[in-house]
Amino acid sequence: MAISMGKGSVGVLTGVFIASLAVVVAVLLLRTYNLPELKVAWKGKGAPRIELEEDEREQLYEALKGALRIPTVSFSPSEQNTTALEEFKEYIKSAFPRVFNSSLVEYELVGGYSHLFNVQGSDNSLLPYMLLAHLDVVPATPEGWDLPPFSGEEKDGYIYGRGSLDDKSRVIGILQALEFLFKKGYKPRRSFYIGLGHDEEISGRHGAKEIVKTLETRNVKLEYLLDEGFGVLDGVIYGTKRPIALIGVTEKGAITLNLTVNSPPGHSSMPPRESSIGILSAALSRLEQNRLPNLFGTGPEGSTFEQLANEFYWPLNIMMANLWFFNPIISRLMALTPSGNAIVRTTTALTIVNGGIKANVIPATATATVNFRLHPAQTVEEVLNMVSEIIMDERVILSAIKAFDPLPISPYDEENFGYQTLKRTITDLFSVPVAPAVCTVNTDSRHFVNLTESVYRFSPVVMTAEDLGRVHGLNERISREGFETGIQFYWQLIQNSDSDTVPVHRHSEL
Ligand SMILES: CCCCCCCC/C=C\CCCCCCCC(=O)N[C@@H](CC(N)=O)C(=O)O
Ligand SMILES: [Zn+2]
Ligand SMILES: [Zn+2]
Repeated sequence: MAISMGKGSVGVLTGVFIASLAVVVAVLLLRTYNLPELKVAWKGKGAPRIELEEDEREQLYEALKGALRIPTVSFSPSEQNTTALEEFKEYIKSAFPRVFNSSLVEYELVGGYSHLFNVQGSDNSLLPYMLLAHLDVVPATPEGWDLPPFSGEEKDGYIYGRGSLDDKSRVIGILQALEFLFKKGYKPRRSFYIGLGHDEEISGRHGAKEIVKTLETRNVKLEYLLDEGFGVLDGVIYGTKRPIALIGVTEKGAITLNLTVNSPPGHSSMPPRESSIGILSAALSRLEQNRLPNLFGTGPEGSTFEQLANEFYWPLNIMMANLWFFNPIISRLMALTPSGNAIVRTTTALTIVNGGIKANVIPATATATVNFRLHPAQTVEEVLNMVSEIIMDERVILSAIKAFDPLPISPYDEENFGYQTLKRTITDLFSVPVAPAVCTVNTDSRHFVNLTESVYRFSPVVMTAEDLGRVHGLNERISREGFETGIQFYWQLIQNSDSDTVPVHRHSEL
């Protein structure tokens, strides 16, 4: 049946179309101009800045350098440098005498090499909080480094060494801030714990997990917990006007999946039509080619970009403020880079492959390991089902050797003491916008979810994209200034946490 329309109907339809377009544009603009103001001023004074003497300044750099010289390497889940872990124990005792000798501090060793400090506050009605860091590092050989990775040497204002970013600078930074606070006569009002794990790089099973068990037997509940995270990102998020602090309010889940294919072994002169290596390779290729779905906006990552909308250049600012409309474009754009892709979906990384022993032998077995990092909107069960459907080959035996769901989303509303205290301390020190974010890597903090719903991940340092590449990479280093600012952060955070009220901010020009 043909549909005919008179001139009048076309005019009406055009009018309706133009009016709808005008409404959409008006809504987009209105939402853009109503964006939350990120320049915040806080009611009441925050903790004053630390004033350091020149010798104290030198002392803090030396404390870090000494720690970097101890190779506390976690090589594999079953191999750690225990001699170095022993040495580290003695090292921190001698570097921070006030912390270890204070009558306000109860210290204990957990799991052999992890450290737990309970700093007694004067007001027992306030729930304690906890600062977490780890002293183990990933391996490093001197090849490709400008300065040897375990020398703690300095060049052009940067202290080099494995652990200078991840995570010895925070271990030393937290202890140094407390050492200085005790030196100035500080007595906390709110009690707090410091936990220093010794096996974070290999899952935290004997370190962080044992610390949790110890605290659970004492029925400890925490007001909030702070662990490592991405920090203040400078030029890392495409299209932003200035550095931005991201507080990790959740972290992705993970699955480590082993794939095994068995087939009859034999002489390579008479190969079967399909070998174990061929079947496995095809399965791996299907996994890499068929990425898991783009879920941008179904987890807290939507809040990150909506809260930061004002910080993007035009036209990204309008797009970020109106994800309800622009989600399809933004999600596709984000998936173009590895770091953006890690935010929008469960990622699939082929990490280990093994098969074959000799050039003229058809192997009986081929194996591979695939590491998935789960988007907050997915579960282990869902991902494993999707993976089976993608592989679609019963000859490939799947076995998950490690699997956990994405971590719960910690509160980041205006009433939350931990989030707002962190936000206040960050804005006072770095004067940058702060937003909640998904942490795409895993940390020891994931073991603490039964002790508090308020688990945050943030490292107090400005990081460029190049700096991020140094974490677990070559020439890991921290600037003198960056390290001192980090200590300043813990100095202020510890004092700000003494408050019994949630920091209140008003939206205004600073
Ligand atoms: C005085 C303080 C100075 C502060 C300097 C801190 C600089 C830190 C900057 C960035 C750190 C980036 C955080 C990286 C976390 C990496 C966590 C990680 O690799 N986790 C592993 C192991 C695991 N726990 O599962 C992973 O595979 O995800
Ligand atoms: Zn780390
Ligand atoms: Zn690490």
